[in-house]
Amino acid sequence: MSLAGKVAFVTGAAQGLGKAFSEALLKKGAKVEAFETVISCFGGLDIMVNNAGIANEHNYALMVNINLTGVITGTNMAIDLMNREKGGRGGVIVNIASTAGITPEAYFAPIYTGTKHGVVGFTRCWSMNPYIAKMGLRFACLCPAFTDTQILCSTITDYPEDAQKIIQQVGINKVETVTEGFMQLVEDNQCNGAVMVITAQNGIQYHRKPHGISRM
Ligand SMILES: NC(=O)C1=CN([C@@H]2O[C@H](COP(=O)(O)OP(=O)(O)OC[C@H]3O[C@@H](n4cnc5c(N)ncnc54)[C@H](O)[C@@H]3O)[C@@H](O)[C@H]2O)C=CC1
Ligand SMILES: CC/C=C\C[C@H](O)/C=C/C=C\C=C\C=C\C(=O)[C@@H](O)C/C=C\CCC(=O)O
Repeated sequence: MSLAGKVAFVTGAAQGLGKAFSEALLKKGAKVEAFETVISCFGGLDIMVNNAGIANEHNYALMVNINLTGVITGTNMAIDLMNREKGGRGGVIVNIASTAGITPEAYFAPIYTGTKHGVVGFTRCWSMNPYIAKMGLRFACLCPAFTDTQILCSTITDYPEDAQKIIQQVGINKVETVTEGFMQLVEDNQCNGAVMVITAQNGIQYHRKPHGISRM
C-alpha cells in the first residue's frame, strides 16, 4: 500500500509505540487524524491502529476494557467507516497485542496475558472471514515482546524481581524495530491474517497459523 494521502487513526498515540507508529506513518505521507475528523475533513479512513493499552493487574476491569473491549470497539468503528460495500475505501486494521498474546511467559500478569490472547484471537478470526475481501479490508496483529516504553518501566516497578528475571532472558526490543515491523504490516497488501512477533533475540518474525481450515 502506498501511504501518500492515506488517512490513519492510531489510538494511544500520545507516547510510546503509538507515537512512534504515527510519526512513521506521517513520514510516508499519511495523515494521522482524530476519529471525529476523519470523515468530516478527509472523507474516510484507510488505516486503523488499535494500539492503546495498559498493564494493571489490580484494576482488571479497566484493563480488560482498554486492552480488549477497546480493540473490539475500535475495530467495529473502523469496519463501518472503511467497508467498501457501505461507501468506504477499504484498508487495513492493525491491532497491537504482545508476545503475551501468544506465550504465557509473563506469569505475574495473567489478566494482561488474557487480554492480549483475546486480541490475537479476535484479529485472526476477522482475517478468516470470507466477506472481508468484498469489504476491501485486511487485518493484522503485532506482537512485540518487552519494548522500551513507559508500560515496561511501570511493570518493572510493580514486579521488580519477576519482570527483571524474564527480561534478562529475552532482552528488550527497541521502539525502532517494532515500528519497522508495524510499517511492514501496514504497507504489505498481501499480509491479511499476519501475526507478527518481534523479539530482541530474533527480530521480526511471523507466527505460524494455528491448525484449522484455510480460507485465505
Ligand atoms: N512496551 C512493551 O513492552 C509492549 C507494549 N505492547 C502494547 O503496545 C501498546 C502501546 O503501549 P506502549 O507504547 O508500549 O506503552 P505506553 O504506556 O507508553 O503507551 C500506552 C498508550 O496508551 C494510551 N492509553 C492508555 N489508556 C487509554 C485509554 N483509555 N484511552 C486512550 N488511550 C489510552 C496512553 O495514553 C499511551 O499513549 C499497548 O497496547 C501495549 O500493551 C505490546 C508488547 C510489548
Ligand atoms: C505486563 C506488561 C509488560 C510489558 C508489556 C508486554 O506486552 C509484555 C510482555 C510479556 C511477555 C514477554 C515475553 C517475551 C518472550 C520472548 O521474547 C521469547 O520467549 C519469545 C516469545 C514468543 C515467541 C512466540 C513464537 O513465535 O512462538
